[in-house]
Amino acid sequence: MTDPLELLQPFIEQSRWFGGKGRAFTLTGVRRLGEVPGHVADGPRVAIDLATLAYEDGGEDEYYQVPLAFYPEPQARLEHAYIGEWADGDFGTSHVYDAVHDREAMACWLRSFAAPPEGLALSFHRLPGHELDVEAHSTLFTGEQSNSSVAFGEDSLLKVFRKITPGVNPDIAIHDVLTRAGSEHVAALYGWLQCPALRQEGENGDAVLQLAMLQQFLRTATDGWDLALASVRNLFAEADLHADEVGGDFAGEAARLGEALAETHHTLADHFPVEERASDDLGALAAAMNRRLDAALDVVPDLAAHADELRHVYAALSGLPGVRVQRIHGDLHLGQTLRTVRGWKIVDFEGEPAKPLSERALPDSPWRDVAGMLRSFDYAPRVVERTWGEDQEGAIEQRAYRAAEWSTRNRDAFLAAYAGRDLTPEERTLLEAYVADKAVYETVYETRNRPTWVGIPLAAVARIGVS
Ligand SMILES: Nc1ncnc2c1ncn2[C@@H]1O[C@H](COP(=O)(O)OP(=O)(O)O)[C@@H](O)[C@H]1O
Ligand SMILES: O=P(O)(O)O[C@H]1O[C@H](CO)[C@@H](O[C@H]2O[C@H](CO)[C@@H](O)[C@H](O)[C@H]2O)[C@H](O)[C@H]1O
Repeated sequence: MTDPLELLQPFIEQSRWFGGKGRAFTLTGVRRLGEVPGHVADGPRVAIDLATLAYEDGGEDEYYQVPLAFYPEPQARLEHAYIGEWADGDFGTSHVYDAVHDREAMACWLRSFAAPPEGLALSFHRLPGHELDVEAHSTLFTGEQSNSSVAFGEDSLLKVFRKITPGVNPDIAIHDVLTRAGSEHVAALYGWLQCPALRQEGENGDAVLQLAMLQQFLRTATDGWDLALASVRNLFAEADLHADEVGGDFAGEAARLGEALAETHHTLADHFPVEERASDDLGALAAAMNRRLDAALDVVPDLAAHADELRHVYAALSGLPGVRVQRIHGDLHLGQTLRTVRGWKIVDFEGEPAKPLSERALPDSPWRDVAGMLRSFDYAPRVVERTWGEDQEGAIEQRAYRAAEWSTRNRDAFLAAYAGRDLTPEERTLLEAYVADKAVYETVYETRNRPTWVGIPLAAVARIGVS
């Protein structure tokens, strides 16, 4: 029998959703947030614990959610999700499993959403308009995710947030507003789970922990990133044809994606505050971009060769008359888009994972999202290019040429459809700065997460100011 702290430390460390990889930490506490009701005979007791992580590098403590399934006997079918055996104050000595892998445990969650119990610490909230299929079996999504997503048949999808920050979760807040507004470009929100945040005496701050979001399962969805890669491969396979001549041309989809983003921005502007920022604020924006570059230079020394050019692009912001800011997506790229038979949907409104929650909800320029998409249209062909395999020198040059052609064609189609007109010189200056800022962010992201890909954003940084 082991202490939960000792059991959960390696479990968290090894989980793919753990965002602090590479940083040494100690688990300093595990707090029971509540029991998920709906226990049935022979089924597990299901509870949600919150683990507190203290980092040795002195960074702020972080909280991670661990939904657990407690069984009196070992469960062979759940061996892959076994955490350990512990003496639990509420459930007695139990064999404990990661609940998101367990159909029996997730059925308790679903039943709780279908008929939200009252008076418990865990409160299940629902939006009207959709009756849940409580018979649907759960399946855990695999893949590189920072949260855990569980599909209930083809009816609903539960996103269990892993890293928990006290306060309103932007993904829930934005889905709530866009769903109630009837937006066609998000999966409808069905509900969410929250509980009160325990506050120390004298401590201020938001008094809620938002733990999970239940939404429409997009049955017919294909990932926008996968579609883009397929289109590039199509082009590369047809060495003699141009991007507009091959069957898998993506420009029509890129344009529809531009329209979907424009409509989403309009709906967000209608329902969240919009502010006009004066010229002075653009100086502050340039300063923030310069600070991000300073920090990036410590992580990616190769950026130094391009620092002057980048600072020049940011300095141009100070000459602009002002900027309109509003609620935006904040971390938009092709991997956050899904093509369904009913058009494009945008997912994951959590914002940039590296930013504190309080910053992510601040109004920002919609051009930041546009810049994110433009960067993604650059990434897709470069990723295919680097994985296409060994070949003759001439063919490699040909592919580099085609990669640039694909990228330009789709960026232009997306931008034209987004704006519906030519951009003003001021808008171009703003967009160029956001694109540069995003590419700098990506050099850090790739260095930390996929070092062999860092050449993609570095090459983009090197092109800045050249064209
Ligand atoms: N409503 C949905 N229906 C079907 N699949 C979805 C839905 N929302 C997201 N997905 C899929 O789940 C993946 C992860 O979702 P996302 O919200 O980006 O999670 P994370 O924050 O963990 O990265 C997406 O790339 C997408 O393929
Ligand atoms: O999806 P997340 O919110 O976790 O975003 C992070 O990871 C993304 C990679 O999955 C990263 O996106 C970068 O790589 C994409 C290709 O994999 C590319 O399409 C994007 O343009 C590029 O920025 C994102 O930056 C990061 O925040």
